[in-house]
Formats: sequence, C-alpha cells, structure tokens
Amino acid sequence: MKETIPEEGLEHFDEYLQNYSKNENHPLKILLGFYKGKKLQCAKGFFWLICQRSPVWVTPIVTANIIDIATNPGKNSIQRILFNLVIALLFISQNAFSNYMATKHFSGANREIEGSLRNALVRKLQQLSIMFYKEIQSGRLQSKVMRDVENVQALLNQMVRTLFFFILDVIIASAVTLYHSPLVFVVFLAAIPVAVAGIYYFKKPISERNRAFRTEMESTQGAVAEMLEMIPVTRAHGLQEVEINKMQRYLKGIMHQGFQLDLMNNLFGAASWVVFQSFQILCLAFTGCLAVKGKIGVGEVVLFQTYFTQIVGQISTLINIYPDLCKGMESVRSIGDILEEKQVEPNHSIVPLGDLKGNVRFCNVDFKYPDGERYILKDFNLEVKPGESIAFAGESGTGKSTILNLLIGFLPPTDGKILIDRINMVNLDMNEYRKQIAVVPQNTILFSGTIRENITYGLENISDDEIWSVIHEVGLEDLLDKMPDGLDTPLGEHGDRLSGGQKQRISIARALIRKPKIIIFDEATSALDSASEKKVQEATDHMMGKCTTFIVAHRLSTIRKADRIAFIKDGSVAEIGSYEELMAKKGYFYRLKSLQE
Ligand SMILES: Nc1ncnc2c1ncn2[C@@H]1O[C@H](COP(=O)(O)OP(=O)(O)OP(=O)(O)O)[C@@H](O)[C@H]1O
Repeated sequence: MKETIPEEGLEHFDEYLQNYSKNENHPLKILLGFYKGKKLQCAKGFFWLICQRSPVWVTPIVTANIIDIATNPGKNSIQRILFNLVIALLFISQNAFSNYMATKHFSGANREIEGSLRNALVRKLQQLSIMFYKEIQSGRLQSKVMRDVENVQALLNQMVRTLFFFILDVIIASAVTLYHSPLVFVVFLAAIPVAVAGIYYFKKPISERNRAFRTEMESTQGAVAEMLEMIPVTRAHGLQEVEINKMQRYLKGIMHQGFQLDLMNNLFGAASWVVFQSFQILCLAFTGCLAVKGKIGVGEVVLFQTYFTQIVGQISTLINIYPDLCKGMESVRSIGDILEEKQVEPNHSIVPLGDLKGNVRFCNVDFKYPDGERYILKDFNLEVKPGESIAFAGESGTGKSTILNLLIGFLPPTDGKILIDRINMVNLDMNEYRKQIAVVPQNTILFSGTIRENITYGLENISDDEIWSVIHEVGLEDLLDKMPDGLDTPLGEHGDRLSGGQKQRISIARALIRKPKIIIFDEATSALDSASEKKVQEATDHMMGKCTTFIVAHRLSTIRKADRIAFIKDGSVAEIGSYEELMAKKGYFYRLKSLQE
C-alpha cells in the first residue's frame, strides 16, 4: 500500500513565525498552532482514533456480560453469550483498518509539520546576518534543524494518541462506572488528583534536567563539528591526544547530565508505578467487598477492575512519556531560538537598482564590531568609478577585509553611508545587488558537487563554451585534462581532492562566469604558486577595466596593475594613488613594499 502526504507544500514560514511570537513561552500553544489549517484532517484522524480505541471500551462490557451470564445461567444463555461474542469480534476486527486510517491522517499532518518546521528553519538561517554565524557554532545549528525537529515530531505523534486515548478512556470508563455504581466512581476520581500532584511535583526538575541535557548535547555537537574540521591541523601537529581530551570534557558533561536526567525520569516513573499499583489493588479489594455484600455482581467487579486498569495504564503511560513530552517542549523552545532570532540581515528594497553600473562611494563611514572596543574604520571616504580597479593595502588588522564586507553588505556601517550607483545601500534590495557582483573570498568554499556545478553555482542555462572560457581565463585546463569526467567530475566534500591553488582558481572561475559589474577579490591569490598566480593575475588584469574591481592582497606586487591603491591606516585612507605614484612618494606604501623585498 503506498500513500502520499497531501501536498500542501512546506511553505508555512510566516505562519510559524507568527505562531512563535503570538504564543511566546507557551510551547503547548505553539504546538497546537502548528495544526492551523489542518482541522479537517485532524477531525478525520480523531474519528478513526475513536474507532481504533472502541474495542478497549467494549470488551470489558462484553466480558462482564459473559461472566454474569455464566454465573447466573438462564434461558437463552448460549445465544446471549454468542451475541456478545459477535459484538466484541466486530469491534476488534475493525481495529487494524481504523488504526491505519488514523495513522494516515495524523502521520501525514505531523510529517508535514516536521518538514515545514525544517523548511522554516532553513529559510530563517538564510536570512540571518553573517555576524550571527560568527557567534554560533554550526554544529549547534545542525542539532536544532535535525534533532530538535525530530523531538517535536515525536512529541506531536505521542501527544495526539496518548492524550486523546487518555481523555477518551477516562470519559468512557467514568460514564460506565457512574452508571453502574456511583460509589466506585468516587474511588476512580481519587486517582486523578494523585496523578496531577505527581506531575506537578516532578515537572520543574524534569524540565530543568532536560534543558541542561539539551544544552550539553548542542555544545558537544558543535565541538564534534569543530573537531572534524580541525582534523588535518590536529594530525599535522600530532595533537590527537589534546583533541581527545578536549572532547572527553564534553562527553563527560553529557554523561553527567544524561545520568541526572535518567535518575529523575526513573524516580518519577517508579514513584507513579508504586502509587497506581496500590490504587489498583485497593480498588479490587473494595469492589470485591461490594460483591460479597451483594451490592454489585461478579461481572461488574471484572468490569470495574478492567476499566480501572485501563485508566491506571493510561496514567502510567502519560507519566512515562512525560519526560519525553518535556524533551519535546524543550525542543520547541530551542527551535524558537532561531525562528525568533532578531539578527536578520536588513533588506529594505525601497529603491530599484536596475542594471548596476559599478559606482561605489563610501561617505564618512565609521565601523565598529558589535562586540569590539575600537572603531575599525573612522570617517572613511572613498569614491570608485565604474570600471575602476582599486586595491587596498595596509598592515595586518587595519580593516581591509572589513571594508570588503561592508561593500558586500555583510556588515552595516555604524555611521555614514555607502552609495551604490548613488543609491544608499540600505535602501537596496540586497539580492538584486548581489546578483550583479561577485566575490572571491579569502577562504575558498567549494561543495561536494561536480566542477561544473561548483563553477556555475546557482546559475542556470550556462553553456559549456561559457564555462570553458572562464576555465581558460583562470588557467584550469591542465586540471580538467586530468579529470576522468571532465567538467562533470565530482570534487568530493569541500573539494578536498584539489590543491589549494586549484580550489582558488575554481572560486575565481565561479566569480568570473557571473559577468559581474563589481568584483571583489579578498587575497584571492594568496594560496597560489608563482605559475598559477601569474595565470590568475592575468585573469584579474583582464577583469580590470571590464568592471569595478576591489582587491585586497598581501603580496603588494599583485596589485601593481590596479588603477589606484588605497593605503589604510588608523581606519581611513592614509595614501591613495597608482603604484608608481605611491612608490615615488616614498610614504607608507613604499615602506611596506620595501619590507617585503
Ligand atoms: N567579528 C569580529 N569581531 C570583533 N573584531 C573583529 C571581528 N572581525 C575582525 N575583527 C577585528 O577587526 C580588525 C580588522 O580586521 P580585518 O580582517 O578587516 O583586517 P585586515 O586588514 O583585512 O587584516 P589582514 O590583512 O590580516 O587580513 C582586526 O583588528 C580584527 O581583529
């Protein structure tokens, strides 16, 4: 049997954000909010759940009837027993089908919520500012997208069935008991406050220990991701034991918090078992006494006992899954940390940019990192004309990469403004702007696709000729000749099969194929040998004049051909001019250049 989830799509992003902001700090309300728009599906699911559960309510009545008939045989006893048997069999036999139908409706809804939640997280992660990522380990985020959403999905599945069955069982058992004996009903009622008191007493410590455990898991996941990234460095320096010891500290943390959580969960489970088993046996003794006194029949003793066992069973299940419910609620909060995160990259999109020409102007820009103490840029002014190439030079840490990040819009100026084609950057649609620029970052980032996919990343309908043209520009023909499937050769994770220089040239090819109006090279030639550097240098020189080019390079010889070089010192431009002019001036640039020779 193959069923599919009704395709409503996974796009519930705005709805989920509203759900979180409206029901702040109420995970249960947030959970119910996920079912918005799924009322019909839930109603159908509940109908089938009632059918599925019905044998549990009917069989005790049938059992009691048969026992009563057997202990007091009379006219038509066999027929009456057979009639009860048929009724019971009818209810029992439909259970498999109704179970399937209930699962189909609820699992469909819950899996869709699971997918939509992950989709909402992915969308939000794509909106958060680059600064947010500098502050949080990626492993923690992975844990939220995968593990926390899985916990919420498990919670939804458990919540629906267990809570619904509990409520129905209590109602049916109470109604039938009340009908047969109000006195026994009162004994039944006494179990409820005991359950509530138990949950109330254990609620806080279980929640706290769940939170501590979840935080510990997130930290460890972050540390594992970091350890994996560091493996080549660790191995190269023979620091395996240092890393193992570092990881052991995290693992001990999980061990400790997990142990505390297990103790609390089990104490809770055991305490409730003792209380309810005692209740059950008391109930049996009580109804037994009533039967001895002739107030109720033997069949009714069995009926009450079965119902009471059911209610106790349901309460025990509820109590046993309570820690899981807490874990799920904690995950609802954890997902909220991302969905409610305020560090979203602003994108006002007030003024249309149209075709970018490439005029860039920094007007009195001040910049300070949110957690930084000093201004990296102070009263920074610079105008770059379309097609001009400008290189930034200066000592390490003077803010060259920061200027490029401001230009990409990763960082907002603390004061002052950046004009792009005379439009203040804060009023631009950043996606429209960034589609017309290209960046070759300091650290090359490749993914596990093919060479073709890595070069054309995100672009469609790019011909082989266009790809080959940029491959020639960056001098990658030699590499392609050696690749078994040419452009369609997979690169392995992060392009690990390539040399640093080859990776960097692919990164440059990715920038060039976009035919950008502004191109930004952040030390793009730093990992290249002299032969590759020459080829890249030619490609860079080729780009100069075609589009506005910004370059940061430590090797000052590589920026020789730039139209102007701006020497950055104390947060602003200390010197500006062509290579020859700055060398002739014998100022800061000249001195730095002389140090490199
Ligand atoms: N996220 C951050 N938070 C606080 N300070 C930062 C952050 N990133 C960078 N800085 C600081 O800002 C200053 C400028 O950094 P930037 O990377 O722009 O310098 P740079 O001139 O490109 O250096 P280099 O030539 O060594 O690459 C440095 O002192 C650095 O420590």
